[in-house]
Amino acid sequence: MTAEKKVLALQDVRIAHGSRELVHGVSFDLEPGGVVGIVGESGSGKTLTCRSALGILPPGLRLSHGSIAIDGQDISGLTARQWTGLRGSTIGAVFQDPASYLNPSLTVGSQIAEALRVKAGLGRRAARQRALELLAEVHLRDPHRVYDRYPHELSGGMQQRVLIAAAISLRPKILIADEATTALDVTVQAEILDLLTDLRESTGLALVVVSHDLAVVAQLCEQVLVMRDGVVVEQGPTASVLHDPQHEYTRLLITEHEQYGLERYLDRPDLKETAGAGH
Ligand SMILES: Nc1ncnc2c1ncn2[C@@H]1O[C@H](COP(=O)(O)OP(=O)(O)OP(=O)(O)O)[C@@H](O)[C@H]1O
Repeated sequence: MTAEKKVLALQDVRIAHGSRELVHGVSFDLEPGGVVGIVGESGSGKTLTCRSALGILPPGLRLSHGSIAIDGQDISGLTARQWTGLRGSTIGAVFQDPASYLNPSLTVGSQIAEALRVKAGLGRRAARQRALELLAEVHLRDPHRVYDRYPHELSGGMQQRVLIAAAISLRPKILIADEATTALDVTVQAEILDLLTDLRESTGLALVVVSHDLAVVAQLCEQVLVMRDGVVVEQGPTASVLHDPQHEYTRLLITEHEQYGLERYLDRPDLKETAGAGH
């Protein structure tokens, strides 16, 4: 695969707070329509890694080493204005706790439409029409009704669908889902994961799926990185990592999650075949 074909490439990314390094070297590539998962316990560096790729590291933190390229463009030296152009149009993200990303005093449809007017320069009618299409695209039934709802009138799962609609509104090539289903109950979580898979298949969206839950990552991802204390302890095709974990911490994660149904994914025939082919 040539460099031009990669929509996201992280090469030995290190993130530091002053002289203290918090993330100790993360590398992965993502092709159009690809899915990579980052799994690990709280504080392992998953979110900082994502934030570095979104150009939103917290104040005082910096990319201290390595490189990040988004759609072939090295991010070092990007101005704030260039970042604003890139976010949304090329790379988007959704996070845990969707309600906190919505304005409580505006209807959800008007919030998507307003973003389209500002960022895509659409007129009022076109923005409304496009927002309705996006609500339908994230499988919200009766988009006209949902459009006029305020955030508190929607369930957590619906709010997250609205945020996914907003995140894909400018047709980005990459979507980062950072614990995007964590606060949702299991059924809704599965529906949102299905939606992400649908979007990936229908639009070629590439996904970075971040979760502390190995089952979430196993369901969606072709490649997985297992992180602990800012270190990638294991990385490879999901099938190999699940079936033949090399690191003790990965084995611990698998054992912990067996009770939550990870065996469903371990039993997936396609994963077995891929794992077998690798040996
Ligand atoms: N703004 C900050 N200033 C200093 N240290 C930080 C900051 N943000 C995160 N860290 C530290 O960096 C490390 C990695 O944090 P990060 O948020 O990336 O972990 P995570 O794996 O995403 O965990 P969680 O799932 O809890 O968000 C942690 O040790 C954390 O305390």
